[in-house]
Amino acid sequence: MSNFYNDEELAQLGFKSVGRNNKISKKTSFYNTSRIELGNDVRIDDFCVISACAEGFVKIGNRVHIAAHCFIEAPAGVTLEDFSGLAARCTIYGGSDDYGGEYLTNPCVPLEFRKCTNKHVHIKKHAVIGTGSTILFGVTIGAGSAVGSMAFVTKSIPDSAIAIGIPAKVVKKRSAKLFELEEQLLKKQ
Ligand SMILES: CC(=O)SCCNC(=O)CCNC(=O)[C@H](O)C(C)(C)COP(=O)(O)OP(=O)(O)OC[C@H]1O[C@@H](n2cnc3c(N)ncnc32)[C@H](O)[C@@H]1OP(=O)(O)O
Repeated sequence: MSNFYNDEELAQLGFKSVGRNNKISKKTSFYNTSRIELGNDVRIDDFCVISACAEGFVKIGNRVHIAAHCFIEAPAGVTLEDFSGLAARCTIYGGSDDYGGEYLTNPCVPLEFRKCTNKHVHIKKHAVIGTGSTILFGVTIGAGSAVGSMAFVTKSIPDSAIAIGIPAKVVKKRSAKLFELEEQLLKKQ
């Protein structure tokens, strides 16, 4: 028996929209599928949690790979554009409590005692996030950029850059050849 849903099973999960030729692990947990969109040729591996919590949404484009053990929390939306990818154990926190001590934290206390900030996270085309990285609310990872493994990304990263570290900083440019390769691939389809 396959670990991936077939088209019929995927259709029954109630996604807002779902494309074709996807490989979605049955061991991934989705919350609020009516606000989750999946493109074509998407692969999502085992033990991911993808949550369109609060009023949020998750929009996953074409040829996006989300490796094992990733967590996406999207109270204000998370967009993963075409050809983007999360390596294993990446986390996207589209929202967070205030950790300063002026408020209570965590979902087990009423909202009036918390100060939550929720902002859209945007992973643009061809951006790739290295294993074990965390991306915070409000961050955009520019088109064609890479984030090195184990980074903590608190601010947006421009297009075609490589960023590493805690907090993540741009260290060099990333080649834009991958945009040419995309054109070649799309011509072949
Ligand atoms: C679908 C899949 O691919 S699954 C596999 C997932 N793959 C990953 O997560 C790998 C992500 N890649 C990385 O993190 C890489 O190290 C990159 C892209 C950030 C940099 O790669 P390169 O350009 O080859 O850099 P290089 O290895 O020469 O390192 C340059 C310097 O940055 C340091 N460095 C490299 N990566 C990191 C990192 N993630 N965090 C902190 N420092 C780093 C190196 O130690 C080196 O430091 P030095 O100059 O003081 O010696």
